[in-house]
Amino acid sequence: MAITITLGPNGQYQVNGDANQLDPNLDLVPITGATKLRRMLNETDELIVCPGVYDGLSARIALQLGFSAMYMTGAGTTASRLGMADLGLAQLHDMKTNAEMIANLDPYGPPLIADMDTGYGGPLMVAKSVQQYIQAGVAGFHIEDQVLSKRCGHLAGKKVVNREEYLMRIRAAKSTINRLHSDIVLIARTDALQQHGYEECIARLKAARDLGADVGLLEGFTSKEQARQAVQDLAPWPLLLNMVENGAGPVITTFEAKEMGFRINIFSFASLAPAYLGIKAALERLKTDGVVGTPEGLGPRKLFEVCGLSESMKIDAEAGNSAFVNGV
Ligand SMILES: C[C@](O)(C(=O)O)[C@H](CC(=O)O)C(=O)O
Repeated sequence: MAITITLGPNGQYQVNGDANQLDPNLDLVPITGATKLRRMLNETDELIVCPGVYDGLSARIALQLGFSAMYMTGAGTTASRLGMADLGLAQLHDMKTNAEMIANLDPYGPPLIADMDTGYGGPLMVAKSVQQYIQAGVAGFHIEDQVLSKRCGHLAGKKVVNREEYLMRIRAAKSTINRLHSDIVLIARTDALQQHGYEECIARLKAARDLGADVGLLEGFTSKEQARQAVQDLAPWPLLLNMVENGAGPVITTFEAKEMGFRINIFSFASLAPAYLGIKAALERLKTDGVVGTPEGLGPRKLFEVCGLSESMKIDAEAGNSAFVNGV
């Protein structure tokens, strides 16, 4: 009998397409987020939509809503962990620990793409960063050509390193991936548009692609035409679109991004901006009315439920403990 092994839901293999016919003696190994993301890229033509998440709660909400992938924003990580602006202040440790926590809330759930900024140093630091992201369970990362004291890609006054230095970062990342036999998806990002123009961006991305980068990211498109052109100029190489509403470029919806031919669409500020608005409105109300005004039904239990309360109680009971037999 021919045996077909396909990827089933929850990242588990299915044999002959039917999870119920699995041989119970077969040792099933769930696949990593990296392999899952790579397969989504290589074996489908879907647009992989990744809401930007920056902490455990925002990631839990994305998981609850069933997104097929997530994006850990560096800007959001810097804002939430350091309380600082996206100006190159978050270091490898801040980024890796945040990514590791988020990627492991559901290790066989949606793959996590994480921001790796500049790689945090020279080739040795890039190698260390890539190794740590792999070990953290990150499925894909983007690495860029801004100078080390970088800034958000949607601010003015960006500076990039020369092409050779950028390619050194890509080479260091790629050889680490190869050395560790990892499926992690390498996304080459360029921020050269402001300083050097569109043609230089395409040249940098083509060179990164030729060194083995899996996906390209041209940061800060100034028009929809330019975004569409980039997809065409680099086809069939997959491109990622970073959609920052009220950022440097036009608003492009997921429907338009798909039609243009992008393969991954991250929304860096998808959680951070609403969190700011929601928290600010609530705290203003506390100041003026003496109460936060949380809507009925939104108590601790409801919020903890988003954060895996039932699952935790089940794990505890299965271990034979009775801490939650009477509920919480
Ligand atoms: C994608 C990005 O690197 C991020 O940290 O989310 C930022 C987003 C932002 O600050 O607007 C970037 O585009 O540089």
